Amino acid sequence: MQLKELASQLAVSHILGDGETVVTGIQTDSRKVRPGDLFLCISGLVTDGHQYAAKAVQAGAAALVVEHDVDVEVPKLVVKDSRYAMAVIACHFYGYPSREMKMIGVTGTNGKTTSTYLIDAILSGQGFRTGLMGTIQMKIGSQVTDMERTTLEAVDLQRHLRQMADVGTDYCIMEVSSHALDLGRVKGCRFRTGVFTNLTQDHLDYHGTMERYQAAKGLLFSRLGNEFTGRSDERQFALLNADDPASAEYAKQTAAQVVTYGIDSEADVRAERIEISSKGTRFRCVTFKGTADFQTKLVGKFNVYNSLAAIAAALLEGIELDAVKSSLEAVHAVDGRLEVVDAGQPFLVLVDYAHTPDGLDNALSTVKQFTKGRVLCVFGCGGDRDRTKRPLMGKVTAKYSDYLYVTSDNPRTEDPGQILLDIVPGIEQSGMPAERYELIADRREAIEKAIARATPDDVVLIAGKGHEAYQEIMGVKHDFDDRQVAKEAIRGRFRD
Ligand SMILES: CC(=O)N[C@H]1[C@@H](OP(=O)(O)OP(=O)(O)OC[C@H]2O[C@@H](n3ccc(=O)[nH]c3=O)[C@H](O)[C@@H]2O)O[C@H](CO)[C@@H](O)[C@@H]1O[C@H](C)C(=O)N[C@@H](C)C(=O)N[C@H](CCC(=O)O)C(=O)O
Ligand SMILES: Nc1ncnc2c1ncn2[C@@H]1O[C@H](COP(=O)(O)OP(=O)(O)OP(=O)(O)O)[C@@H](O)[C@H]1O
Ligand SMILES: N[C@H](CCC[C@H](N)C(=O)O)C(=O)O
Repeated sequence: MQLKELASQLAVSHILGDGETVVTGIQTDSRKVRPGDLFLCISGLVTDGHQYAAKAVQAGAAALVVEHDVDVEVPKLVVKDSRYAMAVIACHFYGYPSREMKMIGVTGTNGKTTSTYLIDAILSGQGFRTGLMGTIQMKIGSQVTDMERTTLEAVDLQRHLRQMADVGTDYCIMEVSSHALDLGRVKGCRFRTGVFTNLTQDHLDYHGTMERYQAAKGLLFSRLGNEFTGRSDERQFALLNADDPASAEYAKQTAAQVVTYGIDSEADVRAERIEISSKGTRFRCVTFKGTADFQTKLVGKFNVYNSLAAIAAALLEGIELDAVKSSLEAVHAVDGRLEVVDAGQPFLVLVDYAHTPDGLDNALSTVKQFTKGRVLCVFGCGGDRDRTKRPLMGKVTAKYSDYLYVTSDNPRTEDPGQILLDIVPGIEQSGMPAERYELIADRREAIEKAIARATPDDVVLIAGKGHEAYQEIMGVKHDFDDRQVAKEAIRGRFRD
C-alpha cells in the first residue's frame, strides 16, 4: 500500500518525501521491524518511539509515521498524534476486518474473560465460527495461542482480526480493557454488541480516579452507534448490568439499543431463585424470549451475572433460550477461575484469578457460603499496579478468611516485602488478630503452609494468578503455576 493512500485516511497530515513509497507491513516496535515496514513512532508513557526511528530504518523500514521530523532518510508521514493515527492506519491497511464479522466486545473490571468464554461456548455450540481474544487466549479458526495482554495494540489487533475474517469467522468475541479504550487500541472497530460487566476499583495507577476509569470504559458505549465504522444498516446493542450504577451513565451515552441484565433490578434478562453450591449454581432466568431454569457448573453469584450477560448476548443474536441453556449448562469452570485442584486431598483447594478488592469479595464470599470448616486464603498484590487497592484487598480477604497467607503475586519491579507491608494496614483495620495471618514473600512456601494447615471441611483459596503459568520478578518470568505448586504441596504432605 502506498504511503499517500494511508495519508488520505487522516484529516490532518502531510508527507515528507515520496508519497508513492510502498509499505508492506506496519510496526510500532523497532525491534520487530521487517524490510518494507511502515514504522510508527509512538510517544509512549515510558519512552518515545521517535528515538528508535534510525534503528527501525536500519532494520529495513521503508517509511515512518512521525509527530515531528526526525533525521533519517526515508519518506515520513507527519501526523498530529501517532497513537491516534496508528488505529486509523491499521484499520485501513488491514481492510477493516471488524466489518466482516459480528464483534462482541466485553468491558468491566471483573468478569470479562469468563463472560467472553461463555458467549463463545453458546455461539460455537450453535455452529457459528467464533474467534476469541482476551487475557488468557486468542482463538483464530482452530488455532489457539496464549496471550500476554487483555487487548492488543491497534496494529496487532487489526492484523489478527484480518486473520479471523479470512478464516470465515462469524463472531469475534473480545475483551476490551479500559487501557485499550483510553489508548485508542480498538478505535475503528465496529462492534455489534458492547457488554458491560461491572465497575469497581482497579487500575487507579493508570486512570487516576474512578471517574476517569468509568469514563474510559464508557468509550465502548459512547462510540457504539455514534462512530461511523461501516455497515450502518445493522443494529447495535449496549448490554448493561442493571445492578451496577455506572450502567445508567453508559445508557445515556450510547446511540445503540440498550438491553439490561441483572439480579436485583427489573432487567430485560434477570435471574431469580439463585441456589449456590460448591458444585455449581441453579437459577431461574426470565428473559424477553421466555423463562428457563438453569443449572450451571459455574460457582458463585458473580458467575450468575456472567451467565446472564452471555445469555442476553446470545438471545440478541436470535438464538433460542433452550439452545442457550444446553450450551451454557455444558460449560465447566473457566481456566483458573475457582478451578478445583484435586490431588486426592481430603479438603477443597481452589485457584482463582481474583486480583481486585471486588473480585476477592466475590470469590471469598462464595467460598465462605459453602465452607463447613475454615477458609484459608493465600493471596498477594501485583507490583507496578494500583497501590491503593492493596490495603482494600487485605481488608476484604481478612473479612472472609479464618487464616491468611499474604504473599507475592507478580512483584514485577517492586520490592516484594514492601508490597506485603502495603497490604497489612487493611488486615489490621479489619481487626484480624496477628496470629491469624502470616507474611511470606515466597509464594510456594505460602501455598505449602496453607496446604499443611488444612483439615477436612476446610477450603484453601489461592487467589490472584489463576491461569498464569509464571511469576514475574524484575522483568523475568519464572515458571510458576499455582495449580501445579498446590498439587506438589499436597503430594508432599500426603506422600506416605
Ligand atoms: C499503559 C500501557 O498500556 N502501556 C503500553 C504502551 O506503552 P506506551 O505506549 O507508553 O509505550 P512505551 O513503552 O513508552 O514505548 C513507546 C513506543 O516505543 C516503542 N519502542 C520501545 C522500545 C524500543 O526499543 N523500541 C521501540 O520501538 C514501543 O513499541 C512503543 O511503540 O504500549 C507498550 C507497547 O505496546 C506496552 O508495552 C505498554 O503496556 C504496558 C507494559 C502494560 O503493562 N500495560 C498493561 C497495564 C495493560 O495494557 N493492561 C490491560 C489489561 C488491564 C485489565 O486488567 O483490564 C491490557 O489490555 O492488557
Ligand atoms: N462478574 C463478576 N463480578 C465480580 N467478580 C468477578 C466476576 N466474574 C469473575 N469475578 C472474579 O474476578 C476474577 C477474574 O475474572 P475474569 O478473568 O473473568 O475477569 P477479567 O475481567 O477478565 O479480569 P482481567 O481483565 O483483569 O484479566 C475471577 O477469578 C473471580 O474471582
Ligand atoms: N490484567 C491485570 C492482571 C493482574 C493479575 C495479577 N496476577 C497481577 O499481576 O497483578 C493487570 O495487568 O493488572
